[in-house]
Amino acid sequence: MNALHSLPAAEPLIRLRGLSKSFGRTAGRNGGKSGDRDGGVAAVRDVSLDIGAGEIFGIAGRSGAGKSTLLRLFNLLEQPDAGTVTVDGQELTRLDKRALRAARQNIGMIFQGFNLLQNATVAGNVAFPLEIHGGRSREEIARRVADCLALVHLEDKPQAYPAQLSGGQRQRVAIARALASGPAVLLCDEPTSALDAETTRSILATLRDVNARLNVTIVIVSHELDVLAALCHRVAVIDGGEVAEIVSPETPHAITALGRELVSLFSAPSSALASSPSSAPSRSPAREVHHA
Ligand SMILES: Nc1ncnc2c1ncn2[C@@H]1O[C@H](COP(=O)(O)OP(=O)(O)OP(=O)(O)O)[C@@H](O)[C@H]1O
Repeated sequence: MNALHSLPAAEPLIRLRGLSKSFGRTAGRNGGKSGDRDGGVAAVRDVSLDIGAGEIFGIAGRSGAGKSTLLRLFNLLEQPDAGTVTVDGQELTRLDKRALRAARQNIGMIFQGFNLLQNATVAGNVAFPLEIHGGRSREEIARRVADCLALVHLEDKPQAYPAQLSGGQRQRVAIARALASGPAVLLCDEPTSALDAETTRSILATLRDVNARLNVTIVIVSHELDVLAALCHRVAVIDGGEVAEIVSPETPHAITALGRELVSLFSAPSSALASSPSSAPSRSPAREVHHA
C-alpha cells in the first residue's frame, strides 16, 4: 500500500518515507522491487509513517511480516534500500557514520533478550552508553545513572549483576540504559515476550510512566496483541512488509483480522494488561498472533 497513513496534527517526531528493505541477492539501493523475483526477501515495502511526539505507537503482524526489520530501520540498524528516516528533525538516512552515532543518542532501544553486559553491574550497564560516547564527567554519569535507576525503581540494585536479577528487573535495567542518554524515542522489540503476565504488567507500567513523565515517544513491536492494545495510542498492522492499516481505539471498522482483534481489545474493559492493579492476572493465548 503506497498511501501515507496516520497523521498526527503537529509536525511528526518520526517521519518515514518510502522505506524498503530486502534481504538476499537483489538487495540494493533500487528499492528491492525485484526482491521476490530474484530469490530475495522483500521484508519492508514502501512504508511511509508519521509518529507524533509523545505517542506510543505499536507495530503488529504475523511472524515474518517485517515488524522487526521495520523497527530496525527507525535507527538504521538496518540500512534501507530506498526511502528516508527523519527523527526529531534530523534525516538519519543522510548522515555519515559519525553523525549517525551521535544521532542515535536520541533513540534508545530495548530487546526481548535484554542484551545486558553480564560482567558489568546494573550501574555499569546503565553507565556504559554514556562512557563510550564520552563528553560527560564521572559525576554527571553517576547522577544520570542514579536518576535512570530511580525511574525504573531499581535504585536499590546498582551493584547487582544481571544474573542476580529477575527477567523483569533485567528488562528494567535495559530500559534505564536505553534512557541514559535522554533520548526522545524508545524503540522496543518484543520487550515482554520473555516475561510472564505479572512481570509484563509491571514493564508496561514502567513504559507508560516513561512516556508520561519524560514524554518519550515509544515505538513497540509485539506479537502480543493485548500488550499493544493495553499500551498504544495507535497500532500499524504490517502484512507482507506493507502497512495494511493503522488502528486506534477510535477506528470504527478495521479492515484486517488483526486490526479487528486489536480494536476489540482496545475497548475491552477487562483487558488483562490494563493499568488497573485489580485487573485479571493472566493472558489468553488466543490473543497472541500465531505463526503464519
Ligand atoms: N538478516 C536477514 N537476512 C535474511 N532475511 C531476513 C533477515 N532478517 C529478516 N529476514 C526476513 O525478512 C522477513 C521479515 O522478517 P522480520 O524479522 O522483520 O519479521 P517479523 O514480523 O519481525 O517476524 P517475527 O514476528 O517472527 O519476529 C522474513 O521473511 C525474514 O526471514
